[in-house]
Amino acid sequence: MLELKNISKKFDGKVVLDGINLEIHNGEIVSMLGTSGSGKTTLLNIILGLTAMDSGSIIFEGTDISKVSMKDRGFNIVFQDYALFPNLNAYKNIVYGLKNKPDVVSAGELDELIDFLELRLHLTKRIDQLSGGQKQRVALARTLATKPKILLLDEPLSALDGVIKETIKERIKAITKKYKLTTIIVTHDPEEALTMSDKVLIIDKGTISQYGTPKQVIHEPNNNFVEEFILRQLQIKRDNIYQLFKECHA
Ligand SMILES: Nc1ncnc2c1ncn2[C@@H]1O[C@H](COP(=O)(O)OP(=O)(O)OP(=O)(O)O)[C@@H](O)[C@H]1O
Repeated sequence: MLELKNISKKFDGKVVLDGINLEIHNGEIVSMLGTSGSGKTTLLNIILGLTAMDSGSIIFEGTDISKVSMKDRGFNIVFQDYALFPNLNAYKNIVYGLKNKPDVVSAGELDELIDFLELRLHLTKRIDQLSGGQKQRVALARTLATKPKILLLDEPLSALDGVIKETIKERIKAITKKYKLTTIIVTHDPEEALTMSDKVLIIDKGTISQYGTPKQVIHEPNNNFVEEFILRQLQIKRDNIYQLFKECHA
């Protein structure tokens, strides 16, 4: 289990996170959802060990890892822009993180990962020869190959469009469930958060507005913010689609 205890962070004197308390159980997919600037990425980077918190602690499997370096925490992230190396082909990108620890994954496991993400036909391609969805899968394979204890995803679907988005969404869900991998996703899209996750953490101005299952968020919104920001957006989306269908069939 990952426990965040009373985490606070200021940037230039401005409070960005204010006393965050949270428990994430092993194998859960948790989405962090909030408006732009609410502190989602800062919290993700604090968990990763990339950003230092001002106060609070992080406990993983009962051990305080607050002062453990990013490398030794053993978590890993897929960045929003994928951060692939343009001078290496897809395969070399995937195995890049294994340079210093080649024994972490067996050849068989790596093969399975490549097939599961349907990358076999693209392994020798340069990064600029890949589509957005293929780049995303290469980035995911590169991170998963290091067998992270926790998988962190920063806006994993924001650069993808419609159909590809749905495919990648299902793939992420399937792979994290297959490997029973605790996964934390940052997103600003309520639909994405509610359809991908076991639990949704709604952050508003650096504090937790609600933490619950998608069902709880939809049926028992904690406050006006959840109702207005999250549910209203979904309603507008649904109404627009209904309206479009009505017009098409008129
Ligand atoms: N390194 C930094 N130095 C100064 N201020 C920062 C730094 N990183 C983040 N901030 C500020 O902290 C606040 C929260 O930023 P953060 O990136 O965590 O928000 P977010 O919820 O992820 O937003 P978005 O959805 O737009 O990415 C913002 O006001 C941002 O300007």
